[in-house]
Amino acid sequence: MTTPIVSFQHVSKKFQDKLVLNDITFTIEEGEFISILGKSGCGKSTLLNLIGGFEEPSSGKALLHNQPIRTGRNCIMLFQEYGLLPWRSVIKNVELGLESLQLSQEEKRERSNFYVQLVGLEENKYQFPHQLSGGMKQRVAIARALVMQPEILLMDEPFAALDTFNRYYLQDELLRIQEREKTTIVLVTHDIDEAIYLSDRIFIMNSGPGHLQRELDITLAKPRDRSSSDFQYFRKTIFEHFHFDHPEQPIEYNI
Ligand SMILES: Nc1ncnc2c1ncn2[C@@H]1O[C@H](COP(=O)(O)OP(=O)(O)OP(=O)(O)O)[C@@H](O)[C@H]1O
Repeated sequence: MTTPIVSFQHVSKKFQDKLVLNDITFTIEEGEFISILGKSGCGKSTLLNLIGGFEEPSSGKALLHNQPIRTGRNCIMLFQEYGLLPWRSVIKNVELGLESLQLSQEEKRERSNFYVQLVGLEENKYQFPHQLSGGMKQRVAIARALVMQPEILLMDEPFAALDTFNRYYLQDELLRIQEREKTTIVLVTHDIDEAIYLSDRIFIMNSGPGHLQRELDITLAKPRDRSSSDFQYFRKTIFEHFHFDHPEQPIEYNI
């Protein structure tokens, strides 16, 4: 077993007096694809922020390579809103993060070109965000994150605003890119199929306060067939966990 890249040991998080995450313990191995599933408000984004070092634990240890997590280029967060600068072309948006690095102009352009090509936007590199579809904008955002060569890519519902076809297409792109770049990815999603399709492991969270209820190993080989019985098995397992197929409704008796 290799040393985990991320290790959380009994991490809790409070905002003011409100306990939002309680006693979270897990490890993430290098190159793993982890998805976090859970109902709205159970603390998924807060957990992602702790992994990225954008928040600090109130108690417990949050470690990256065995050291307390700090913000930096190790982790990059990608959101549903693409966060592109409208006055900059695709290539200039991708170059953005490199501006603070000690690289020659040539190196910056070369690296940006590589990632623009990797996400399939070679022909659009001089276009501006308003000329792109939602899927293309998200690909620019992915290229802009990858150009920094982060160790961990944190994604907070990155495909939620896209239509089904674009979402499927980008999910495949992401798998292809991850296989090439070996980036560790942690994804927050509400989409159960997306989590099963992409992940090596799924963390299932429950609320009151937020905690890790279960870890699910998705042992199927990638790329996965969404219609296979194995895939359906994992769907059913998760659906049952959230009681989607047998809603528990309180019954009131008036006597
Ligand atoms: N900076 C903050 N200050 C105070 N409370 C916060 C802060 N950030 C999050 N919270 C609270 O923590 C809880 C968990 O929020 P979080 O955004 O992590 O949940 P989530 O599972 O990602 O929700 P959603 O799926 O709706 O995005 C919520 O009750 C939220 O109001």
